[in-house]
Amino acid sequence: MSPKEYICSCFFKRNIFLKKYKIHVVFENEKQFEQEYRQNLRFKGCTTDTQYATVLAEVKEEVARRRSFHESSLANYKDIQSNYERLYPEIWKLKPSFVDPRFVTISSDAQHKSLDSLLLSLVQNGGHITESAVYRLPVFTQEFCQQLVEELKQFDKYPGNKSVPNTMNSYGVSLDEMGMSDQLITPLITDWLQPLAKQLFDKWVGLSFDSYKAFIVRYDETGDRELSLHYDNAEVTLNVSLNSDYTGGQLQFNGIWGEEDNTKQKTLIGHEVGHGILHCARQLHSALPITSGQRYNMVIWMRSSSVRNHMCPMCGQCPSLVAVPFAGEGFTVPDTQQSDCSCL
Ligand SMILES: O=C(O)CCC(=O)C(=O)O
Ligand SMILES: [Fe+2]
Repeated sequence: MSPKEYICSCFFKRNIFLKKYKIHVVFENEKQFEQEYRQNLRFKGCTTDTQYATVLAEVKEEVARRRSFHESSLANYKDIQSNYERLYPEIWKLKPSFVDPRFVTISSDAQHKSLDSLLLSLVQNGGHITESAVYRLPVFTQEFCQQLVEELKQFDKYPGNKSVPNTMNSYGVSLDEMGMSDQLITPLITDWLQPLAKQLFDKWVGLSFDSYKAFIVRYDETGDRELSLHYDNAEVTLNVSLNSDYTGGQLQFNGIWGEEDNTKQKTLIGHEVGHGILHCARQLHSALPITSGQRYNMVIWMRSSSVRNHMCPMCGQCPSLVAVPFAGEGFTVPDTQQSDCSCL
């Protein structure tokens, strides 16, 4: 963890997702918002003044949530560390027995073999490769996944304040805030994921993954049912399926954000318990609706400051840095140039 954490100031106004109308919007002020979106929203079914007022209130509420997010997330983290009683304390610290032995083999092959040999090893060890550079591979054992889901269900009953997992999912939990990340996710990345990602997504790993955001998404018929097309605020994403008692919910991948024809190719990939889908975070993706049951997935957005310091993926510009006390976005400032933007 870096001593100081930073976000890009675009977090306070851009990429505000309107679930009902399935669009991302920018909010600077009411006038700009009306000029930019009122007409478009009408086309999407937001026709009456009351409906528009509801949208405006929702957007303002989201902006207010984001303004206080980092402070409240830190307060939640502290409260949870002091007061939440863990169901399975032993699963909060990574042990080799939690990971599927095939994952260890694949990751070790990533460090010692050519890309071709790695891809062969991936397939021979239960992995799946798609034509659009999206990979699925065994990561955790079924037993670990089951215990984790039970822990999550216990945590769900904890009455303290909790943040939503990200700006699009309303159900689930931030593992960073829950306190699970440092001893469970950090070693998973350092020991196994980073070497693998380095071979498969070299340009996105840059120097190294030096931070991440880890969370759980939960879908069922009464909460979030699906996830609209988006890309992640990360360089490389791992999305691990934790249970199987549901139907639907496959992920659909399109092209890379910012590249031409990014809606052309579409790849559908299903979940398998314990298996993780590894993809370039800028690859556009969506989750199909759940049709029964409840789906839990662990998502890790791995970040590399050497890549993102040059461009914030969320606004496409040189990040305009704001220091935050918790839950930064992985940007860094070199010690010698505290006030410089690295892309100047
Ligand atoms: O629903 C899923 O499993 C995908 C979640 C996802 O894409 C995200 O949280 O960034
Ligand atoms: Fe995503």
